[in-house]
Amino acid sequence: MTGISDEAPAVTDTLTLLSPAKLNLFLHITGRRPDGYHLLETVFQLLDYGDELRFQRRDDGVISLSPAIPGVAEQDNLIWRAAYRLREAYGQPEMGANITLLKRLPMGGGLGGGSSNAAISLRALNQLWNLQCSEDELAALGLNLGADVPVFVRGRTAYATGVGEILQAIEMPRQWFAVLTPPIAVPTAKIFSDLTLTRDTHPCTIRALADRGWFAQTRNDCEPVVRQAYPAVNALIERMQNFAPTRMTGTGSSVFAMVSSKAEAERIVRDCADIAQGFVARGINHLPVVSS
Ligand SMILES: C[C@@](CO)(OP(=O)(O)O)[C@H](O)COP(=O)(O)OP(=O)(O)OC[C@H]1O[C@@H](n2ccc(N)nc2=O)[C@H](O)[C@@H]1O
Ligand SMILES: Nc1ncnc2c1ncn2[C@@H]1O[C@H](COP(=O)(O)OP(=O)(O)O)[C@@H](O)[C@H]1O
Repeated sequence: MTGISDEAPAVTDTLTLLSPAKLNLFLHITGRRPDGYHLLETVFQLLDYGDELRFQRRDDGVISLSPAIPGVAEQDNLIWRAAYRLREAYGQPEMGANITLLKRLPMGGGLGGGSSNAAISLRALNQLWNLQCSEDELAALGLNLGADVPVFVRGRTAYATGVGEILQAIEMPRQWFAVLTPPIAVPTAKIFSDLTLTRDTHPCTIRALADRGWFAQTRNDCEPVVRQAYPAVNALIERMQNFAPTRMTGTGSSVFAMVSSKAEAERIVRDCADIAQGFVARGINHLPVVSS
């Protein structure tokens, strides 16, 4: 599975792309908007692991998606919604596609799989339908689908503020990660409405992240709330901390440990297999460009 910049023919009607996971390397809640949404400060770290999406152009206006995701109606699937929004805003009724999804990422685990699927669909169909939308146009369309969509549209590991939509690309060291998900889902809304959630963390600024000690100077403000409410997450963090610096991503339930080799990451995944499912991934700073 690769980007297509090197190997695609000049005119293509099929694309197979990685739809990567993200980690929130830290998550500071710095305030609230008047509408109640929380203001964040985070680094979205893109990973070299994720779902796979295959797009085949068709010219009869049909957009088909398979296989269906159990529990997600087609019209709620972010891939389908992204495709329709894009065609509605910039396309023609005869534009269509067969889209195939190989789902590897757990859903609702804070790994951004749905948002990533939406963004990769916008990027791919923009090309297959030859719409020539700018990255800004796709990111704006994506933001309407979810706060985490724009970072995947831009395809760069990024420092983010606002609700995650104000992005500044950042180059992080290409760290290895063990990423583990316990068999529970954490509803984002429940965590953001918790009365004990810290909502006034001082932003650390992008410059502080160049410091080698950035991990110790940052945190995930949602982590104490989730650990308190979900013993499975708490137990997983306690186990992983024995091996390496460990933190929850997003509002959970997934947890990552940061290590310097693939072998160390594999060992952590193995040693936690009785309480969580996991994978090994390496950080990437940018996705391959989608261009023909
Ligand atoms: C906090 C992050 C970090 O990546 O969590 P994960 O979803 O990845 O775990 C995301 O920005 C999540 O963004 P998004 O995916 O759009 O959130 P949703 O599930 O739509 O949010 C559900 C509810 O949580 C609250 N919410 C969400 C995001 C935010 N910045 N402030 C909020 O107060 C709102 O009440 C919202 O209606
Ligand atoms: N293509 C998709 N992949 C994953 N989830 C999707 C998709 N379309 C809609 N969803 C919905 O979005 C929710 C959030 O999924 P996801 O982005 O994977 O998790 P998170 O926001 O916790 O990182 C899922 O629980 C599911 O109901």
